[in-house]
Amino acid sequence: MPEAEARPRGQPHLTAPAAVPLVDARQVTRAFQVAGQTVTALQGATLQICPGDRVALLGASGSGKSTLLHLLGGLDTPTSGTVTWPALGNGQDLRPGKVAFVFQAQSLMPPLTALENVALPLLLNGKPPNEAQEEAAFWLERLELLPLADHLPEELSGGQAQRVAVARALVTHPRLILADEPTGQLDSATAQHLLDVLLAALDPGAALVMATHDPDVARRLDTIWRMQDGQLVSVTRRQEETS
Ligand SMILES: Nc1ncnc2c1ncn2[C@@H]1O[C@H](COP(=O)(O)OP(=O)(O)OP(=O)(O)O)[C@@H](O)[C@H]1O
Repeated sequence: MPEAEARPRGQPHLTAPAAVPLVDARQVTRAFQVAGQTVTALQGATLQICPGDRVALLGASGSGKSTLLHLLGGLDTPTSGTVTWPALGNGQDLRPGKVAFVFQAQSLMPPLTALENVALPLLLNGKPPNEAQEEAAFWLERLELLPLADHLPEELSGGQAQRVAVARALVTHPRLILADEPTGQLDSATAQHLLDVLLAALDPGAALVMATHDPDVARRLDTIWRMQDGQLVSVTRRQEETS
């Protein structure tokens, strides 16, 4: 792809490798037709996500955060512009396994236990059931959920269910996690705990982009993207903000 070829190709061994972006979005616009009207949810967004990035995506309700996350994860396609995944292999093999989503609302499969929910992505990737269950148990333990392994989603609190959703996202060792207000329905202590366990469990080379309305959550991440009326209006790294 031209976008990928335009990026640095990496350095010889023993020198710092150039950061090949996980995602390279250029002039991305997404418009929807609603009752004969065009709603431009996202307009002309250009950005990159690199390994290790920890991004908070801020903006008022309706500013385009979910639309952007869906495009960055390949769940949706732009009306114009391009989204490519230079470090992830573009095309068919983008998912599953390399990109994972955590959604705001309850997204666990109701008839499956916490353990079965976490094992599901591995089973879908073709892993034998006993190995999938072992790895799922490892991640439940990591997120302090092992005692709840046999619980159904309806038997979990909101915070516990979100931690199971995080375990399900991490179980495939994704390179990119896109989280759409995962703490939106949690009280602030529970939200901070979810973030604690997510940041501790995240592979240092993986990237996280988290839409949030919570300034205390945003403060814990390195980069702030601000959206307003469908436009990415600023990108601030924490050092720049505090310097
Ligand atoms: N599938 C769709 N069909 C029509 N309009 C849509 C669709 N998805 C999003 N929109 C519109 O695009 C705009 C941006 O929506 P989006 O959900 O991306 O915002 P958001 O910042 O994530 O909001 P929130 O914080 O409330 O989740 C809104 O005006 C919304 O109504």
